Amino acid sequence: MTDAPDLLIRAADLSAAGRPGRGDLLVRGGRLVAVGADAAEEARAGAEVLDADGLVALPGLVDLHTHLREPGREDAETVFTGTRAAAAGGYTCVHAMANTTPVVDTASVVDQVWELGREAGWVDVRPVGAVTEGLEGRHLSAMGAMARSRARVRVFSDDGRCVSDPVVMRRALEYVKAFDGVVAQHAQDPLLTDGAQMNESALSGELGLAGWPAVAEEAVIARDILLAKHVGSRLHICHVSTAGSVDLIRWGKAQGVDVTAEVTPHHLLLTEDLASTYDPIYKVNPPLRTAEDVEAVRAGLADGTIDAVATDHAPHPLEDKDCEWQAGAFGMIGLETALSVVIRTMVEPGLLAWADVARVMSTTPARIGRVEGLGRGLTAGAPADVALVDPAARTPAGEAPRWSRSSNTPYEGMELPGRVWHTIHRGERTVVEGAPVPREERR
Ligand SMILES: NC(=O)N[C@@H](CC(=O)O)C(=O)O
Ligand SMILES: [Zn+2]
Ligand SMILES: [Zn+2]
Repeated sequence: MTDAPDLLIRAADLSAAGRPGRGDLLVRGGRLVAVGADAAEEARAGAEVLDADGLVALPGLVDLHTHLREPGREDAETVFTGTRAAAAGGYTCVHAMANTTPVVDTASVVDQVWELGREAGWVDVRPVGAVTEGLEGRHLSAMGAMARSRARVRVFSDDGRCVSDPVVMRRALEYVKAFDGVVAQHAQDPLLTDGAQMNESALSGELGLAGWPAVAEEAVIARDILLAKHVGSRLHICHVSTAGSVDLIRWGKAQGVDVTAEVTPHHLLLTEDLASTYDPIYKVNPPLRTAEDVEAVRAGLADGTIDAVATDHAPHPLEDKDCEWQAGAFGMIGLETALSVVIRTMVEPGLLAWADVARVMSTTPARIGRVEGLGRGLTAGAPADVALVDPAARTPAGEAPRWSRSSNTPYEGMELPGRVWHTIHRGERTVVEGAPVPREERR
């Protein structure tokens, strides 16, 4: 690695690194060795030069919530295809959710997923460990063994299911303290959402679809904040979708509870109205909510109540989406479009600056996941994980994400701003001019 030529990224917008104006990034041996106006002077002879004029440099994006589907549903996604899509979206690290077949509830499945990620070579894959055996909500999984594995699991979640038994949740919160882990809760009371199909509202009544009330999410969040406070542990809330949830998390933080939260791109942009198409491409868990909820999650992300944007990339094969609403699977893909949706919903309206985007999509998720070595952003000495984005580019309506194995995107036909032009992972150019480059073809 160290005898590879330097990579000099020239004239990038470095505002996300806290430096106004343009400057250079020098990459050597998988690390950033210099950042700023005089970085070029340190480049060795023979350096490869990447002209980044007009591009914004962001630290490689870190996703806290990705469904890679392998093992078990390789027809929907594999570690290879999902992480390739991640690289195309500017990501250099993803947390792979545990709801696979088999479930990631032992160190050996953790190792398998981690190894597949290494072999694929697109991003760092950090397996999430299940909280309970088989995601069944009854007995705690071997969390300690997963934490001690090579993959050093720190995030534990039964995502797809809620840890609804308060005693089990309490024990999980107590257990993860031993290794500085965090329980990431899919907050959804199963009894209040039995058979639910969309947000509960006047519209769900009109459409004749069983409603999913906001209180089913909020009641679990309130309970878990109180439990986290009681046992003094770390709690993370997955895919926050309601105004009431944002209020509860704001309250929890004000009480000094160590609670963090994420919002998905789709909950920042889309509303329940899309259910009236009866097209299950818009069917997702938690459901798309109202315009007031969208406004509240945007405000929560802007004021720091919500800490991170996480994709909840949830690939499903065509047959699970090309059907009537009731029969459709919950979930939508999102790795390739996440940054564009954040630009559209947060940057363009002036709610977040580029430095904030770096915070909510890279450094803070890295810290929540306790990713070793990451979380420092674009600073000298940090791993050379970089995304270079053209904020002026528009993804033409009709151009769909291409690099996932599944195509269940809700954004087809929408023109979105911003384009990831280059991704660099540990100094390797994983995406060049918008196209992922397989490892064997990299220079
Ligand atoms: N978000 C979804 O609608 N679906 C996810 C599960 C989840 O995140 O709850 C999936 O695994 O498909
Ligand atoms: Zn979930
Ligand atoms: Zn999920």
